[in-house]
Amino acid sequence: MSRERLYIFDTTLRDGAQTAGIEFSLEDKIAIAGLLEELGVDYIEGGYPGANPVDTAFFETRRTGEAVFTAFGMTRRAGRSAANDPGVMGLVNSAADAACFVAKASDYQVELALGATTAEHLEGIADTVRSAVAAGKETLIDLEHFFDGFKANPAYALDCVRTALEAGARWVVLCDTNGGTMPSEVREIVGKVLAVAPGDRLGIHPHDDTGQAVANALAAIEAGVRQVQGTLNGLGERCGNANLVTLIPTLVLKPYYAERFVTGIAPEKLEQLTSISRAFDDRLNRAPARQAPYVGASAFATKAGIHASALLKDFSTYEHVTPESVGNERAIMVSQQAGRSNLLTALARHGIVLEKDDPRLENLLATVKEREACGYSYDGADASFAVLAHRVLGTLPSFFQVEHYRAMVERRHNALGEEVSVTEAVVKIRVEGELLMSVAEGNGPVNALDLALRKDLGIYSARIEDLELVDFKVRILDGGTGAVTRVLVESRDGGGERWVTIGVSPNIIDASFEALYESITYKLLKTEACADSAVDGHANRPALASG
Ligand SMILES: CC(=O)SCCNC(=O)CCNC(=O)[C@H](O)C(C)(C)COP(=O)(O)OP(=O)(O)OC[C@H]1O[C@@H](n2cnc3c(N)ncnc32)[C@H](O)[C@@H]1OP(=O)(O)O
Ligand SMILES: CC(=O)C(=O)O
Repeated sequence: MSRERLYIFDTTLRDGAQTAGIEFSLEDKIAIAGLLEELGVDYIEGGYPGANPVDTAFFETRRTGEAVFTAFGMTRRAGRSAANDPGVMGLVNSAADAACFVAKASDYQVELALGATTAEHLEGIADTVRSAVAAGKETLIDLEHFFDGFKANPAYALDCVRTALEAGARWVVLCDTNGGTMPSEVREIVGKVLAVAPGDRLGIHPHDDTGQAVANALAAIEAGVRQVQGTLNGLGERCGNANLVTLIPTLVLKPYYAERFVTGIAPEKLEQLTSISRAFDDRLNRAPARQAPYVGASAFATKAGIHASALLKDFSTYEHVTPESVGNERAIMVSQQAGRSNLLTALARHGIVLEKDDPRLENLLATVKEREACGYSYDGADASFAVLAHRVLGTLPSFFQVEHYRAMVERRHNALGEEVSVTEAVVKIRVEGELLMSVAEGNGPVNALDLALRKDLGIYSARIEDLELVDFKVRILDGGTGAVTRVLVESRDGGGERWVTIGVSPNIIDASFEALYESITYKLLKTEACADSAVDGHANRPALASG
């Protein structure tokens, strides 16, 4: 079967910029365009030249990548010619390869929002498209409110499509602007549009207000459109746009689509999808969504013992595609839902190989389940699981013992009468029989304890020099100030490895100290020459064995 070309149009830098709480700087735009070029989308809509200084500056630079660099704007304003409309001319004279103009396909919206007649608006569409085409721009028309407009007045909505195409638009994009259209309606309405326009000149721009933007994009493709618009990680106005990070692998990997269509994105490119999606979140300074389809940390993770047992026999028992195909990783986790299969996999990840009938496995499983019942959660704290496993298996070296620690917070007036907060911590540890005491000030008790604990580890100090804390999360379990506190600490080292440790206690400082202690212990385990294979080696319980 010969495959039809599907074009991927990215609007992260335009509709994505309309997301509440998101403001792109010029540097952000340049970096995000780089990610999109790496992925291989066909069109990059960079923003609206003339609407704000960042977008104007962005369009002063011509992008050299393969994607069609597209400027967004609106059709000429009522009462002016396109040539006399600075907005239209801003796009026409920009460094963009293509110009995408928004127009309204709903007669009600034209009359109400634009204060124009439907005939004037059709003339505006035609005039604008002709000006851009004459200037050599590939021209697109985004028909706002297309589906709602079509339901109310199909003849006018179709007139807009016809007018844009006859004026020379390369693409007419059907927008589900309010995001309320159902996939069955999209399929039916696109079918009717095909009577006046060929599918290879039609696009779809769905919004996610009913959680169906991707489903609507697929419905439109199945019905006949050949351009699909969306954004990285589903950014966009209100609930967002169609998530290209979900849509692209579906189009490339799922046989129904892969047999019928070809996109500009080769299957090998998808192996970068997870890292591109996460690099984008990094730039937005937000945590990646764990449950994101294909690329989330949980997308190929399983906690359930029954699933883990089957997965280890054949991964396809619980995976719809392989994690490698989208650059993600499989994770078989340890928790209250786990069985021995989960444990064996998690242990192997830390270089510990046991037989399934090893009696120590039952003991470790029971310990994990008991501790999870008290508030620990090992599926998000794999480094603490490694420390616990070594402890229960009797293979944890006795690096250092904590004899005592104290944290003090004082709020007082200084000599100038100003209110100041002073935080200090003292940690006393024993390393190879030698007592070491460290004192540190911090911007809070946990910071002070962290600094004091790491200040002097005697013979181990050099091994933790590159250890850095990057995140600290506190969760109160069961509510109230007397409740149990769970602390998660994320650390990283010079090699770029990141790990999470956990502490649980009714006292937030104790919980934090436990998580800090485990982070250092994990780092020492990592750097312990024979720790990874020493399941049967020397073993002492650490002094701060908790729980
Ligand atoms: C569905 C979508 O996502 S469309 C994209 C929406 N994105 C944005 O609006 C972000 C960028 N926008 C902006 O920065 C500003 O709105 C600007 C610079 C474009 C315009 O700002 P202003 O001139 O102050 O106008 P304002 O934003 O208040 O109103 C929009 C104007 O455009 C007119 N307009 C809206 N759509 C169209 C259209 N398709 N064709 C012609 N005129 C239009 C409106 O009638 C209104 O005109 P009025 O000022 O005479 O009432
Ligand atoms: C054009 C656009 O972003 C919309 O109609 O949603």
